[in-house]
Amino acid sequence: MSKKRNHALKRKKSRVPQLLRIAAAAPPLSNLVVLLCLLLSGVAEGIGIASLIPLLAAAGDPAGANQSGLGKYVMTALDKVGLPHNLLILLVILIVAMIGKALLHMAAMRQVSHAVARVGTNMRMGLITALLDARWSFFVREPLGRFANAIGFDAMRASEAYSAVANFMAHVIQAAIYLGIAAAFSWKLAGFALAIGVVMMLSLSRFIVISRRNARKQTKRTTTMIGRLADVLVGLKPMKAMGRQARFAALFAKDIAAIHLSMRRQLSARHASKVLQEPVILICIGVGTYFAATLSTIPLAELLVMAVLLVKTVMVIGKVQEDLQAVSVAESGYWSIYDAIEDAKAAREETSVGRVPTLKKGIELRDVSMAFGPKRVIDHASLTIAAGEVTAVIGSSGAGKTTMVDLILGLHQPTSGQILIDGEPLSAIDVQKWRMMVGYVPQELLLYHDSIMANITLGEPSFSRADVERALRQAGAWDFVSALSDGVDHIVGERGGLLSGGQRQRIAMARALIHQPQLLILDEATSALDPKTEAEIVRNVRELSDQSGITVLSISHQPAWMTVADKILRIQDGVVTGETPSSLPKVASR
Ligand SMILES: Nc1ncnc2c1ncn2[C@@H]1O[C@H](COP(=O)(O)OP(=O)(O)OP(=O)(O)O)[C@@H](O)[C@H]1O
Repeated sequence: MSKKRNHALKRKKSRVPQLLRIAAAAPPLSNLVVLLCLLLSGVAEGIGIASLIPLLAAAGDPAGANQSGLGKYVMTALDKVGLPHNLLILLVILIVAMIGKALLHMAAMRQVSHAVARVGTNMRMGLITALLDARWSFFVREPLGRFANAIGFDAMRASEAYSAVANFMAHVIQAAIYLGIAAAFSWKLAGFALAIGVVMMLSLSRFIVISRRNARKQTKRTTTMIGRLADVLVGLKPMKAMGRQARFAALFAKDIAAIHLSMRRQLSARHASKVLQEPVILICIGVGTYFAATLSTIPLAELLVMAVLLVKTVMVIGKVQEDLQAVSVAESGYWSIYDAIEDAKAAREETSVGRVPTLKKGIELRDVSMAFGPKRVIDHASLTIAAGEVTAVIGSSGAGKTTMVDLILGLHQPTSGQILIDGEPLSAIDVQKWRMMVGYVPQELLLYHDSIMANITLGEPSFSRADVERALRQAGAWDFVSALSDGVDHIVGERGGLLSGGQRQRIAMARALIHQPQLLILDEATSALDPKTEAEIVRNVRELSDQSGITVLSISHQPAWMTVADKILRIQDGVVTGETPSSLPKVASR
């Protein structure tokens, strides 16, 4: 069963605590303060309304002021604190309670605003941290658009979902307090208000289901579309060059039409629920008032108070229903980013444990096999890469060269066998520290839309401009960079698009050299260079190895590398064999 289906099923089984789980996205203390403020503001409002009832009753029927249940409570309370029974005192209590309620409500909503912003921020940070700590194999499987969408759109909707849940909590508390006041006035009134609320919520619950279903569809479709868009834009050049971009326009049109439909249905359900709420409430109140007025002998002033209480109570229950509707729209965004974080956390790799590595003797693969599913890529390979030497790796396309490098870096785990660094199993050393000793130029290199300087230092402030110049010289890039009007501050464009392929390779090489690594791994790192520039870089790297003892592992078919290598590893059908450079034709001299 797929992971996403699993998440959905688990959630389906536990629908009730879902609101609580969304509420738990904010820190517990913040939720506690919000609840406390809301409770106090509810109590203040209760006191205000309680004082309003005898006030209204006294205005309409001075004799009946003390007759209703609640009126009696108020009068008893006034007696207890030694206050006289008069209209002015009741008015003062009403004003103080209402101002207190407003202030407490504002304090609660201020906390809610902070918490709403914090939910989005925490989820964004949580996702970024989980992603950066995840195993490499996780990224190979997952469409990256999922995370781009989660960090932008879904995080925003997660905040909205929390906000809707906070409003839901506020209105539930308010509704409970109104019902309590109504019950103190007359239990029949409270029962009637509750009945109207239940009728309304049941009759409109279908719209919540429609909203939730369409919001989920919209989230899913948006994620697919953003993933597709990222892929298309990255590889747009060949598509445009071949005039084949129109097919993608049709695919996007389909995604956009599906999103449009989901949005339309969500909005219609939301509006229908809102619009139908009013007639349902008014019809119920009308019917109730008709029977109360015709069948009972309740005095008009009391009837007026009951009507005010009833309308207020039912209106708040209506707001609870609206909040549930809002949660149903926003929660798919919340769950989408929540699942992305959980999936990335499940793929977490423990890197900073184990012994501190050294690279004085070399790297050894001892009877290592590696398979992707049923496909075996490395087959019982045993080999050594001596420290301080230049080792070239050759083999046909798809033979497993990059996989072997990934194993050495701990990016993949071998199916069987051991990888040893200076005799220590890779599984027992601190992989993070091991990787920090490595300079790596991948086959599919990527420059960021930033300056040459930033692309080389990757934002690490401890590197000086002199360090950058040294790395650029070693990578054979200093001549062209120093000739640029803005030198190392030159912006390289999207994915380095303002530079040539060979220039990009040299910037990537400088990035790998700036931290003076002990192991330099080059995966077809000079494939885009002309023979002269390539020969210059190969010579630089060889000199670097001779002078500083750096170990070099270069995957390359270029003769320039093979002729400077101390050792050549050939991979064929998963089998690795070692060769000496002298067994290969010499093209360039060392
Ligand atoms: N993450 C993966 N999941 C499944 N199969 C994979 C994965 N990575 C690589 N492979 C497969 O493993 C085989 C070896 O791939 P690898 O990238 O190591 O080859 P290579 O020798 O570096 O090829 P090239 O010279 O073309 O870059 C290929 O058949 C490839 O399809």
